[in-house]
Amino acid sequence: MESTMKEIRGGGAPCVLDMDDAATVGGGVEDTYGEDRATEEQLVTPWTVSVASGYNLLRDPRYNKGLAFTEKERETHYLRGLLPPTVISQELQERKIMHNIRQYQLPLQRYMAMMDLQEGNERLFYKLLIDNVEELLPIVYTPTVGEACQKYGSIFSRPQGLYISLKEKGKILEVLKNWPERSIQVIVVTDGERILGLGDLGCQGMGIPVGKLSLYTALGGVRPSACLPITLDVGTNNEELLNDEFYIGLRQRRAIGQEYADFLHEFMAAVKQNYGEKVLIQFEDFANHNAFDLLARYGTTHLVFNDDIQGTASVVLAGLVAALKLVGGTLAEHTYLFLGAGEAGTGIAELIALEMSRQTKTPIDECRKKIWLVDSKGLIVSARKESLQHFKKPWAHEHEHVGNLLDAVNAIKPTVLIGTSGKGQTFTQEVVEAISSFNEMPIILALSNPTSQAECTAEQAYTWSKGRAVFATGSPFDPVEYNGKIYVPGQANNAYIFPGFGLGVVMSGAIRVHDDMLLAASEALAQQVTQENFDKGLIYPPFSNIRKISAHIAANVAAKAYELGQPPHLPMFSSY
Ligand SMILES: O=C([O-])CC(=O)C(=O)O
Ligand SMILES: [Mg+2]
Repeated sequence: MESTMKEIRGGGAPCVLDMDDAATVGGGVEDTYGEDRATEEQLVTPWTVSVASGYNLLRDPRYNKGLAFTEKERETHYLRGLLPPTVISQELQERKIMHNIRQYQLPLQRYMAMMDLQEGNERLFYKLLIDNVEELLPIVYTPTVGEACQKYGSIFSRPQGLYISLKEKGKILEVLKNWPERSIQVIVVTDGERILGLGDLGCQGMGIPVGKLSLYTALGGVRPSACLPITLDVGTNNEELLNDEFYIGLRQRRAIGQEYADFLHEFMAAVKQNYGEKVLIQFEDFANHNAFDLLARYGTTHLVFNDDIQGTASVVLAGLVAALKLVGGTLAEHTYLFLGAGEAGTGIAELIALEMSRQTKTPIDECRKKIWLVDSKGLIVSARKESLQHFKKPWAHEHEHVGNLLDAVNAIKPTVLIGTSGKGQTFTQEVVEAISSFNEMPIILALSNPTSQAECTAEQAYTWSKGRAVFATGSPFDPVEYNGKIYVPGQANNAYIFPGFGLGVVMSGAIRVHDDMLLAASEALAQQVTQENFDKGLIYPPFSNIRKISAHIAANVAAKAYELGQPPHLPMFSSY
């Protein structure tokens, strides 16, 4: 059967390109991505005949290969004369682009060059990103993507992703149908209200879904055509943007309350109607006051995943489990103090408590008591319970009032200190010295993004702890030399988790995300930390290995999904 399909594709669909590796549709009848809809009755996928050729082909980022089009392809696809005569390999193209990118001094210029490439030659963009992941991740992703969002209006040239604004209310399904791809597997959606630790960037938050989905492909192997970045523009309360002549979004204050809920509801219903229930919807960078409610409301009806709550939790739990190999003790034997009680803080705290509860067979309420959170009003204690937002209430333990982080560190004596407040420079010298005074090896995680919002720098953490901290950050930091020794901080970023997690979810056909799947992802990541990594003080494996790591995570997540009886069907292995 497969050979028949190949012959038909080769002979009957004149404009399907002769791409190397697995670029052409490879699945045969009803392939995984649904792009090849040929059936045994109708042997040719109806729309393959409309793939561009000639001039339009060069302007189609999905199929354009630039100077790498072979002589044969130039002949077949009416490209003669449209390209200079030289034919170069993709390897040479890669070397040239990397050379050019390295000439740029500013990270934002590098970001713009990468976005141009993505919009001009998608295959080359991903090849470059895969082959140079450690160098390019900080460009297309955190931290540079944060600056790009702040300046999105000024640097905007070609639109990426789908913008759905309040103007489209009542017509969201029609807007989804304007997107050229039909077989979507993963949507990353933001409303731009809490972009990294940078706050409300309104419609300019689009950089985040675009960046996250680039990683779904480069790190996780989900094909680009199956990824859909979406920004919901419900207005912005950012005065600077509202007055910025280059701002690209609606010039009105944010919709709230029922208007917001109705708009989100229409969006969620339209997604399910258009793409079915196996499309993964990843919520990204929503404000706390909406993020928890959206996850609770749609967690039972849709395949939803909040990266800031659940992805961050999974990556941090993996880092902690790995850190225990360096520091000793079990999860339950440690005491945790968080600065920041929002999505990341409470999400991580809850997953640690869940894992602790599984390990010790103790009720989760008991396990929560090992975990303390500080917010802008001080330590979260039971006397504050009435006035707390609902997601903070489980963390209100018996304790007298403590007004600030330093006092909380001295009162609680944590072994693990985790920063998730989105505010930079809050792990002061006094704080780091205090936790280092009663721990031989304090675990310190400065998770807020981007770099400017990190609770402390790597250099500060190692210097103030006299080289004793087991340290990781959300944004990348260079290795630090302290007292003649090199310390390499790990990057506790959800990029380790979501591409593999999402891949596992969609390939298993799961229709709901379950906490056990997050634990499975976390466990798979922790297993990937090698002795060599530990010897360098690292609690995460290097990103250079990320595709293998993501595949491992995906397999563990899919296995868990099957174990939970989640996917409606077990995988089918076709006989051809
Ligand atoms: O995007 C990142 O680097 C991590 C993340 O989700 C956030 O900080 O909101
Ligand atoms: Mg995020």
